[in-house]
Amino acid sequence: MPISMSECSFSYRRRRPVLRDLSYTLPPGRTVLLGPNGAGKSTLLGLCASALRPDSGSVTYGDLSTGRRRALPAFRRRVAWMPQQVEQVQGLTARDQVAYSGWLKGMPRREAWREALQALDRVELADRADDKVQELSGGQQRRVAVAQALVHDAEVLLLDEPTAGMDPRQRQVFHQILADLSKEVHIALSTHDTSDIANSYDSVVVLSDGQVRFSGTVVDFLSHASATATSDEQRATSAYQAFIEIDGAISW
Ligand SMILES: Nc1ncnc2c1ncn2[C@@H]1O[C@H](COP(=O)(O)OP(=O)(O)OP(=O)(O)O)[C@@H](O)[C@H]1O
Repeated sequence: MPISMSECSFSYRRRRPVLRDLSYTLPPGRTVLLGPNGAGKSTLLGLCASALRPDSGSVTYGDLSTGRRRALPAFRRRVAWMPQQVEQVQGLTARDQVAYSGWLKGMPRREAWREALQALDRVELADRADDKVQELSGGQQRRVAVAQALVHDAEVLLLDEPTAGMDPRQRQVFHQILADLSKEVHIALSTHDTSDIANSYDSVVVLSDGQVRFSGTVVDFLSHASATATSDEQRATSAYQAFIEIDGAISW
């Protein structure tokens, strides 16, 4: 995935910097971003999505830089972002909602309406297109949000804790959808859930205190697990612990 951060620093309202001089390129395929609360995962995704502007340094996708105002519309068409909190307009159907997102991204109204159904189909919600978003389950609403991000045919999809609050069945459905989507788009997502790592991603990034502590393939990541960890979930938790030291406890 050619989204690169070069010597990026960022702080919220002149507070202590969350990221300091971070140079990092997101890997291609499906990447999971792990880290304790406050590690900077949402901030990193927000910068990669051009929703936040670095105080110094640059974020680029190919030859498009988020620092150049004129490049932003093209950047945002290629790089889609689903924030942690998705604001949905009360009373709209799922299709209205997705079409509205397409229109906000500059799609002509008719095209947005047509593509909205396609995007809902990609997240397996075409049959709920005419239902009000508020009538869908939490997990289904998150899938509508993914369809909103996808409607303009992005090349990269950045998802901030998309599986938060989903039950195991919903998570399984969601991971299958991501597996299908990843044939066409690069995906980076943040989560606190390590249970599906072995089978659901290609690469792992561990962030702590604004620093990348690990970046590599899932196989490489799991090789850092202790020998006593046997199940995939235990191995992922153990490997994660190897990179995060918080008085011996995992903060998530
Ligand atoms: N809007 C904001 N204003 C001020 N500080 C913020 C804001 N958003 C995040 N922060 C601070 O920036 C730091 C990194 O937060 P961020 O949300 O990027 O972490 P995270 O790894 O995504 O955490 P979580 O897993 O809890 O979602 C934290 O110290 C947080 O308090």
